[in-house]
Amino acid sequence: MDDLTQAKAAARKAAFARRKDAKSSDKDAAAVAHLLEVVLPYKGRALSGYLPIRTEIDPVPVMAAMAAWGPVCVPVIKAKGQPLEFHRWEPGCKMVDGGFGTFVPASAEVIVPEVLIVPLVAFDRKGGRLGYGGGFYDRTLEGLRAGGNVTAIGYAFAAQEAKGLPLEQTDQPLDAIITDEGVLRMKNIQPRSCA
Ligand SMILES: Nc1nc2c(c(=O)[nH]1)N(C=O)[C@@H](CNc1ccc(C(=O)N[C@@H](CCC(=O)O)C(=O)O)cc1)CN2
Ligand SMILES: Nc1ncnc2c1ncn2[C@@H]1O[C@H](COP(=O)(O)OP(=O)(O)OP(=O)(O)O)[C@@H](O)[C@H]1O
Repeated sequence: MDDLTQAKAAARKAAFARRKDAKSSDKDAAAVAHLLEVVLPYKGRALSGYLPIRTEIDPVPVMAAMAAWGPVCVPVIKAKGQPLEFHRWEPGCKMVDGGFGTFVPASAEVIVPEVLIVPLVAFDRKGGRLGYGGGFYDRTLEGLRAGGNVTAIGYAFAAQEAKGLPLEQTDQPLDAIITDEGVLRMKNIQPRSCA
């Protein structure tokens, strides 16, 4: 293992432990209010969320609210080393095993998200992000960004912040990070239009 990979593994392990300690319904609820405030201006746009696994912070209440206005989707793993695909999700829709401990919608309607609520293990104040180490979101954001304007919103407990993450060329930065403590904006992510 090279030094960077080793440093990433150590940062991931430490943040995992902090995330586990932070996980609580009070913090989930506090963060939902901040997340809703940031995504509401994008109502009607294609939005991706995720169904929480392990001790991830839960964005489902926000996804359910946004589904009243526009398409909401969740990530689906196609294969190792490939970008994620996103399939339409609706509150209460039938889910099936998607591998890697995930559940995915039984009906596979592909959506290309413009705004993404991105799960993570660790973040830093500059928008750096570490996930589970598959490079899935990195490849996905790279592809989506090459195709146009997308907004990537990291969602995490404040305790998942790291002082400065070991990052590499392929790591895609976040445009904002929402936590139970508030909103960190890396760029102006106001909508082009709300019409
Ligand atoms: N809620 C949620 N859904 C998601 C993601 C996510 O981060 N959160 N993903 C974001 O990409 C994808 C799932 N990615 C995952 C990648 C690795 C592992 C995982 O458990 N890895 C093992 C090693 C597995 C192996 O290599 O065989 C591990 O970390 O111990 C889980 C999910 C799609 N859906
Ligand atoms: N766009 C890309 N093209 C090729 N390789 C990539 C790309 N993005 C990431 N990788 C590779 O994938 C591997 C895992 O990346 P990394 O450790 O950054 O994952 P992660 O950000 O923690 O995971 P994820 O994005 O799935 O949440 C690394 O070896 C990285 O170099």
